[in-house]
Amino acid sequence: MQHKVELEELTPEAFAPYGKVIDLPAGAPSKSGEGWDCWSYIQMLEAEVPIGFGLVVTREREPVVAAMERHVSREELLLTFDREIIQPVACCADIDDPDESPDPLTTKCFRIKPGQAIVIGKGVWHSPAYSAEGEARYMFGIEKKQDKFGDEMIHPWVDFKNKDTVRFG
Ligand SMILES: NC(=O)N[C@@H](O)C(=O)O
Repeated sequence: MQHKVELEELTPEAFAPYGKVIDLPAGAPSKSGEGWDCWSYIQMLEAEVPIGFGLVVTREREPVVAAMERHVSREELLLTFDREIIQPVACCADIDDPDESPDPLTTKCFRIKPGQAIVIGKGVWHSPAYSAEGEARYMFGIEKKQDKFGDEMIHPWVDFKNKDTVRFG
């Protein structure tokens, strides 16, 4: 079965079941200088070992998600460099269940604009991000350590329950 979901604007409230949002705060900066304002700390990433960074080039393709991965022991920072991307995510039902599959009924697809970032929560299912248009380059950062259920494997993808798919847009 194919499920259809609308694209979601990235807000802390809408993204809360999946993680944290990094965006320019509405409040006053914590420090400023000639021509610059700084807000810190606006968000936190849990880490016990060094963070590894990855880059993904993602191209326009059919907006259909069939499988996702998750990292049950690590949060993941993710931000786009140049273009808007779309990040599909699904809730983690049981972080201790090695046989869990992503649930299409909890899947949402968020628009992430240049200047925004997300911290994907531990265990939260996610696919590679899609580009909103053309080709986009995005970066992720995650602790460089083995995960509890071996998501360092070359093929960490787990199909949705019943081999369902999710179409967004
Ligand atoms: N987010 C993404 O595209 N990839 C990472 O989650 C990864 O672990 O490769």
